[in-house]
Formats: sequence, C-alpha cells, structure tokens
Amino acid sequence: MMGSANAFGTQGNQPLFSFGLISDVQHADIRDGRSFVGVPRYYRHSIHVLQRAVQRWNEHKMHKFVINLGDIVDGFCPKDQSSSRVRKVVEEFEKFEGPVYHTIGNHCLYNLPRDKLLPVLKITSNDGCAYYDFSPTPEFRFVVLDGYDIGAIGWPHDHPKRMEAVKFLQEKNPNSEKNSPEGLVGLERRFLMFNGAVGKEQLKWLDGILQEATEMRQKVVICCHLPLDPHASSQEALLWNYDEVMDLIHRYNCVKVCLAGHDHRGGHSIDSHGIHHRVLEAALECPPGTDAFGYVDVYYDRLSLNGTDRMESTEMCFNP
Ligand SMILES: Nc1ccn([C@@H]2O[C@H](COP(=O)(O)O)[C@@H](O)[C@H]2O)c(=O)n1
Ligand SMILES: O=P(O)(O)OC[C@H](O)CO
Repeated sequence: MMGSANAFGTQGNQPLFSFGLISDVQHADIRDGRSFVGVPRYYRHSIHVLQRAVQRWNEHKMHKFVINLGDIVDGFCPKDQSSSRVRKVVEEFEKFEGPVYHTIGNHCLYNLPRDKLLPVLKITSNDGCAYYDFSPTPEFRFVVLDGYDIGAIGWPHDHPKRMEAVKFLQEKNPNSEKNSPEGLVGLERRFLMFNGAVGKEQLKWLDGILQEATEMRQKVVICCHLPLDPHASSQEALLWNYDEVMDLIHRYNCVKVCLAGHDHRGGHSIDSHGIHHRVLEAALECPPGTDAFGYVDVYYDRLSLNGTDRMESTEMCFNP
C-alpha cells in the first residue's frame, strides 16, 4: 500500500536519511597542472566545485551530514599558505548546515602534521590517529578509517609509526623514489609512499566496532581515503593492507558499502561478499564549470548515490 510503513518501519520508497559526498578537492591557489600521468588538475577551480556542492546540499535541506573522503588541499600549495588554505577549505565545508565528517588523505598530511591538522578537521584524538565512528540513526553506523595510520607522511620524523612505514617501504619497494611503482608487478604496485596502512590497534578497534554493530543489528558503511578493493581502483591507489582489512570485514555481515577517494577517476565494484566499493571521482579534476559531488539516499536495503555531472550515480543494493 502506498505510503504505509513496511516491516522495517520505513515508509514505502522514502529514504531513511540522506547525506552529501565529495572527495579530493585538493585546492591550492596555483596554476592548473597535471598528475604524473598527465591528467589535468584544476587547483583553483576545485574550491568552486566544493562551494557549489555545499550550496546544493543546503538547498536540499534534508541531508543529515556530509562526508569528505579526503585530500582537501594539494601538496603543491606553498608551505607558507598551507595552514590558511586548509582553514579556508574547512570554512567552505562548514557552510553546510549540519555536521561534516572528514577523512584524512595524503595531501592533507603534506600540508599539515597530524597535531595541527586534526583539530582543524575537528577530529578528536589523543594519540594523533584519525579513525572514528558515528551512528546517524539506530540502524546505521559509519566507520571512518585512518589509511595513513602506518604511513611515511604526517607523523613526526622519529615516530614509531613512521619508522614502521619507512621500513615496510624499504622492504617492498626497491626504487629510490618511493612513489614510483617502476618494476613492481600487479598488486605490489600499491607499495608507494603516497599510500599507507591501517595499524594493529586500529584493526582491533575496527573488530570491536563490527562486533558491536552486529549485536546492534546495524548496517555499516566504511569510509577510507584509500580504496579497499582492487576491482574498484587502480593497483597503485590501494591501502597497503587492504587484504587484511577486508579479511576482517568479511568475518562479519554488517558492512554493506565501502567509500573511498584517492583514485581520481573513480570506480565501483561488488566484492565476493556482496559489499559495494565506490571510489569517488575527484573534484580536482573537474574542468571549470563542471562538478563532481553527490548525495546518497539511504534505504534499508540500498544506498543510492545521486551524482552531479562527473560523479557517476550508483545504485548499491545489498542483502539487508
Ligand atoms: N607512475 C608514477 C606515479 C607517480 N610517481 C610519483 O608520485 C608523485 C605523485 O603522483 P601524482 O599522481 O599525484 O601526480 C609524483 O610526483 C611522482 O613523484 C611516480 O614516480 N611514478
Ligand atoms: O591525489 P594524489 O596526487 O595522491 O594521486 C593519487 C594517485 O593518482 C592514486 O593513483
């Protein structure tokens, strides 16, 4: 019957809630450039993409929150402007009339060390880590992972987590330029300095969260700057220990969707356990006047991403 409540307590085809999405703004007040492989990057324009996104999310009036999948300011931003640029982009996000949840990316860490970055992004942490979770409704839980927990960027020079990452890269990548995948084959090509890993403590925390979500019959959406599935991303962009994280996630049935950024062209896959992996198209790569942002309508059995312009729309149906 039209408009009546179903067994899940939801109205016919009304979403339970919705939220806004954007990734890789990578803004800087510098001339347009290109990625290492020649893809154009529009550093000045990307903040306008964000501004239009915020305007649209606010016009919609119904979005409960916004998620930023990382990389708000580009590493080429002049260092004496890093702090003000990061604040400027965060201020644009904060024009959204609701909470904004940030995921940290490599470019955020090129600009500011963790102890400076996390307070600006309003990520509460006492050990410098940037993973957390939130539950916008009793039925859903969002888990934001810190993909640079073990990473060669962002930690103080002599920090044990940086040392661990440097040692790991020495073992896995023989190139003197640790961002070069030269000679690495297949999935080994992810062992680059602009990627990182989820550390042991974070994995333990994630295990506890997934256990709790299972007990509470919550569906989980994972957010991480670095993609977690090779079929949704180029090999060069993957989390170093994506396999370890996915083995843990696959021990539970509660995770339905994983969202990521970093691989700017975007991607989508459904893994062997029916989990959707959606890598978002970058705001940075939108030629002037074009856009890449979206919003997600959340239903009990699907997430429906409504993309604007260069962001592809994606239906992500799952077994509730
Ligand atoms: N095939 C590659 C790709 C990248 N690099 C290095 O990584 C840096 C970042 O690359 P972008 O995708 O952000 O342009 C780049 O400056 C190179 O140092 C590489 O060596 N080989
Ligand atoms: O956003 P960047 O500059 O770290 O580039 C990421 C790479 O394109 C991932 O393949």
